[in-house]
Amino acid sequence: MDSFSVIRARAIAKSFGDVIALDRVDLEVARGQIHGLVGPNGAGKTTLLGLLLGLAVADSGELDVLGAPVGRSLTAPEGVAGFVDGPGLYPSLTARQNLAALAALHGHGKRAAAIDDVLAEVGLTDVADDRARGFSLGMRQRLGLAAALLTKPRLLVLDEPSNGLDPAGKKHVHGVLTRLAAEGTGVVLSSHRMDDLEALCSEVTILATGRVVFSGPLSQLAPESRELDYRLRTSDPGTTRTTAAGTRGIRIIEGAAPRHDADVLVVRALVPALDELVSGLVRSGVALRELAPVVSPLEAAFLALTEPQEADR
Ligand SMILES: Nc1ncnc2c1ncn2[C@@H]1O[C@H](COP(=O)(O)OP(=O)(O)OP(=O)(O)O)[C@@H](O)[C@H]1O
Repeated sequence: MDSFSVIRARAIAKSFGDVIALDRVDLEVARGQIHGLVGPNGAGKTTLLGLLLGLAVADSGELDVLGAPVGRSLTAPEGVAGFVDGPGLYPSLTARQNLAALAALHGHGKRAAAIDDVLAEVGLTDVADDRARGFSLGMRQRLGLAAALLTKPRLLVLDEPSNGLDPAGKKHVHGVLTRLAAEGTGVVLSSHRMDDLEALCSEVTILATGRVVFSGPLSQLAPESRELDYRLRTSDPGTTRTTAAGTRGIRIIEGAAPRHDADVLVVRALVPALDELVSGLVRSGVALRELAPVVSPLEAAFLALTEPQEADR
């Protein structure tokens, strides 16, 4: 195992009765990497994260976490923290009491200052003495993250940590994850939010019906390698349409532009054809006011790689 890997999974399989949740899944996550898991509902993300946390064991395959093989006992490997299906909290205790209780439960007798620090880091200082019962989903997610931080994990595993977060909460959580990664902690998180994954992750694994359909750096999903749909707004929609129709490699996608916005044209193209179109527009004296992908490269790859598999079901 690469000494910089915090997770090395080879051919991991897991079934629930007739349902194959994971089908020979490989996953490699380096120290200091934030790795995103993405896939349609039921793709196997939570199942995989659960194996990393010791909540279940694989039927077959090899799984090394933090350099040691994961055995068949249902315990989180030392140095691993996180949660799936929301953090386990005591509703009748305050945020601060929850952290003290969880720290004691895990054998981490913690100073009050450490608890104050993690509460501040996730932005819950103001509600530290409120009962968790009244917490929103986003506040519970942040408290769960604070609990994980107390254990100073070398691998953090989070199932949809952005669920329910408002913009301030998201900023706190992104800040915490970025800091941990910079200090060498490996982070694996699942999300349905492509913008979050693009903001945070250097690598992603796309799962569809239990299989890995892509794993690698986000840069490999860059528009250079696949056609994307682009919104194009210019000073002269008529000339733009004619120029686009006459540019090789450009396909106009009819009906894709917002109905209320007649100035927008949606075209499908690879980057070189798009460059050609823009040069042609400039030569014709047409001003470019907006040019952006309709969906991000990650979302486009997600749709392209997972939709056929979904249809096969
Ligand atoms: N405890 C279980 N018992 C039976 N089937 C299960 C169990 N856990 C997961 N499954 C099934 O395994 C498959 C993968 O589920 P999983 O929860 O891992 O997907 P997911 O990618 O996390 O989905 P979502 O995005 O909806 O959270 C699904 O078909 C699910 O119904």
